[in-house]
Amino acid sequence: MENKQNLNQVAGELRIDFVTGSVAHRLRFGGGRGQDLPKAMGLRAGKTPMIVDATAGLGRDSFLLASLGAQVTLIERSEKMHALLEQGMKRAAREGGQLREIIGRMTLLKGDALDLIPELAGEAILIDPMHPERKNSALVKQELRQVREIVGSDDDAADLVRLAIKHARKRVVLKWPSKAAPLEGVQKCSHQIIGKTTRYDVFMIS
Ligand SMILES: C[S@@+](CC[C@H](N)C(=O)[O-])C[C@H]1O[C@@H](n2cnc3c(N)ncnc32)[C@H](O)[C@@H]1O
Repeated sequence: MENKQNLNQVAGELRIDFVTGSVAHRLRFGGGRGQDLPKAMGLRAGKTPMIVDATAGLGRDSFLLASLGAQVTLIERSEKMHALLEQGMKRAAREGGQLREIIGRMTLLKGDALDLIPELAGEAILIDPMHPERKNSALVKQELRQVREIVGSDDDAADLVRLAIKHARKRVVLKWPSKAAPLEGVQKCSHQIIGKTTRYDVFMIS
């Protein structure tokens, strides 16, 4: 939950940066559509679905998908995260060139995906709620810890997956830790793409 004290302590440090660092590195040297996330979302040669990222957070997943040509609508309900993301996107767009083009494919909405998903009729919906807590010292994990300080835990994640399955046109993808049990209260997925630390539970809409 948004906690004023934590916001002041943490928000000053957390900065969303698409221009330098790991996101920019992945843009230059990443594995294209063969990576687990684009594969899970249904990007392949000649096919680029319209994507709704229901849990925008740091915008990394959306940025990757937009860098591969997808139009992405991002939804973020935390005021603070939304503001940080908006600033990060503006800074990246100001760089011009490829960064401006990628950001141009990203549309950021403020609100709860539980309210917005029914209106959006997304072709492929990505859901990456805050994961169960783990101890890990890597930089990315540190940023996610900062996000947790701001947003708390996403206890309504199962509601969001169920709602997305009702409204998606083609597929819903839940990003979840590889070894974690399936999200309780959600139907069995159609298939999984399992990486070292992260897996994608894919729910195909028939
Ligand atoms: C783990 S982070 C997502 C990280 C993101 N995939 C990335 O690549 O940076 C989860 C984010 O989703 C947001 N969120 C969770 N449930 C939401 C909902 N129902 N509507 C909008 N935002 C939501 C949280 O506020 C948090 O910022």
